[in-house]
Amino acid sequence: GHKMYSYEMLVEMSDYLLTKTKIRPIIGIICGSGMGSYWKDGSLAETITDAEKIPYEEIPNFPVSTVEGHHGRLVFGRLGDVPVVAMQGRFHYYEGYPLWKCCLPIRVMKLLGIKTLIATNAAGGLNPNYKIGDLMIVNDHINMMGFAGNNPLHGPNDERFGPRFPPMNKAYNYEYRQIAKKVAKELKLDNIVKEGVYTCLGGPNFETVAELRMLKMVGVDAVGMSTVHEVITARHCDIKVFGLSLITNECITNYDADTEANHEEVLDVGRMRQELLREYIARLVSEFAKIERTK
Ligand SMILES: Nc1nc2ncn(CCNC(CO)CO)c2c(=O)[nH]1
Repeated sequence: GHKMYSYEMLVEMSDYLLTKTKIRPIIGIICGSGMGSYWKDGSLAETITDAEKIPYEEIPNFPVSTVEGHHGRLVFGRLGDVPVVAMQGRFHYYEGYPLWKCCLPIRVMKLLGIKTLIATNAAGGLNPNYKIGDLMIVNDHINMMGFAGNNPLHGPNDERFGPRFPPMNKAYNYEYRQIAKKVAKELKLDNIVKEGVYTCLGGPNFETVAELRMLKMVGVDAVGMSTVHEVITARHCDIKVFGLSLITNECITNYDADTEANHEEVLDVGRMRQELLREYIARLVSEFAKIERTK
């Protein structure tokens, strides 16, 4: 595939977008399954007002989504009075994109001026206390793909984005997580809102029982195929991060389970929770923008 894009190529994309919309977003939202990446009507991305939708294929050199149901477009507009940009459809490593290409939209959103990234995803619940339909506030991640050296920052570093060796011990903003728990209580969601550790596997296959047992032993609460590399890229260029997983199935950790993980149930749970997610995320956008304005 194409060698890594230069800073100038990313500026070309953000400049193109700045001519196509008058919105100057301060918060970027990555919509996972259930957030409008699949079901469009009624999803969060569809509740953005003054919406200007720009399909990925219209943006010079931007990647295009290939996952069944992921409609690829950037949605610029407002949530409440907050200018935002939402990614309807994200890029996954299993589609064949290198991680730097999956994360390219994060750098473009940085160049558009976002200060905060809300990354949502669907994930398998590994923590036995999690139920299908729960939301997990991500308080940390384990970069399983990075353990093998597969990292979006692999290769030459461009200091214009960030440092060669970025720290990751404060990747998931503490203040945002406190706000998210407060809002969960206010919305009477605290019985389904959890907090835990997320990990990303390359996919596209779901995990084996032995793999899930290993991940459970090392402290993983939810398993997915995204988000970790996007968060690393966001932290590298000093974007504040909030991560949220929708638990769409219970990880199968024994051999006599009569079910198998499947994509359909992921989409179905996403559909079931999109109204709640829409309300919750809209509140978080408003609260996060409020505290950032005080800085
Ligand atoms: N056990 C398990 N359950 C899950 N539910 C959603 N995802 C996130 C991956 N989603 C894929 C396939 O649905 C589409 O991006 C996962 C996962 O990776 N593992």
